[in-house]
Amino acid sequence: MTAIQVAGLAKSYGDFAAVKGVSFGVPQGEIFALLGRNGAGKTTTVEVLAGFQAPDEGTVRVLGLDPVRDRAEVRARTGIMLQEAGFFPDLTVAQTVDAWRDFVAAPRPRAEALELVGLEARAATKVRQLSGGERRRLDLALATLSRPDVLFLDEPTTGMDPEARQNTWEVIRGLAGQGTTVLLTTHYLEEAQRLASSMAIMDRGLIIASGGMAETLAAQTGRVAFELPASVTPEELPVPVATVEGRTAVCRVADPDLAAQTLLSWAGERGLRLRGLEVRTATLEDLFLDLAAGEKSEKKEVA
Ligand SMILES: Nc1ncnc2c1ncn2[C@@H]1O[C@H](COP(=O)(O)OP(=O)(O)OP(=O)(O)O)[C@@H](O)[C@H]1O
Repeated sequence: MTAIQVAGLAKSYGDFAAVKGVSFGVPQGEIFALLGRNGAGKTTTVEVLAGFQAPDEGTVRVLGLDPVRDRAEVRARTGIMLQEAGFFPDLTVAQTVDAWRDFVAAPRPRAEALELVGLEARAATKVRQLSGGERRRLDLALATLSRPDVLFLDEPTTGMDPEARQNTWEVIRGLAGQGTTVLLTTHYLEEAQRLASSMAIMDRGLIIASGGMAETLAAQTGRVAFELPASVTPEELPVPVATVEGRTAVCRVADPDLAAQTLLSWAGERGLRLRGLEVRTATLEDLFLDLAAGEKSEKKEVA
């Protein structure tokens, strides 16, 4: 079943078109990452999906329901974590969870909610004394209090230390494993790459790249980097060099392992060493940088 369906969504604020015709779908139990630079339209899309804003154009369905028309049912079956949480700073963590539990039918027990996000030891701490990352974790506990079928997470790990981030990824994976559909926005590309099975990249209100994570990355070129030996010019190498920064040569190739083997045999035959050799398959960051570079060269062509 498709848990989230967006077709031709457009949304403006006055004259400003924040989302200009966006379409995507997320099957039940999958994690989908909505990516893009600041102001791309990600939060606006999430807010329309959550029923906080009505679309100007297009249709949006969550669990087959219309988030505006069927607001109550969509609210009951979804959890949402926005960028800014509206906490009461003088309540403790436990009091905050208890207050929230009053609004939710069949909520998780408080202890379970806090354990899920690793905040048991902070139960008696006032919200104002929590770190930024701890607040995000409390927010995640509240968003998942109703054991929602669909979870919207707008930059869920901002401010978290690496360990808290890893733990949060585990929580999100665990929820998806139990059938929760997750739509996540993030500026951490590694987070998206590790968590999401599919993604869309937005730019100025439009989707400029989308697809399955594994397939998209497999179609991208990998990277082989090394220190160019002093006696060698890039033209002499057996693999085309994309860039040379200082003495570091970078090759962008479909098969980075094969390119590295070719380079090593070539160097071995000449008694050369390729210092600092790094070989890696494509990352989402490469895709982002390629899209940004493509945009720059398009601008140059237009200019
Ligand atoms: N209430 C509003 N009134 C006017 N403009 C708005 C409003 N909310 C958002 N915008 C504008 O719409 C555009 C898209 O904003 P949105 O918050 O959806 O982007 P985003 O991709 O979530 O960005 P970020 O990564 O910074 O969170 C931005 O240019 C923003 O300034």
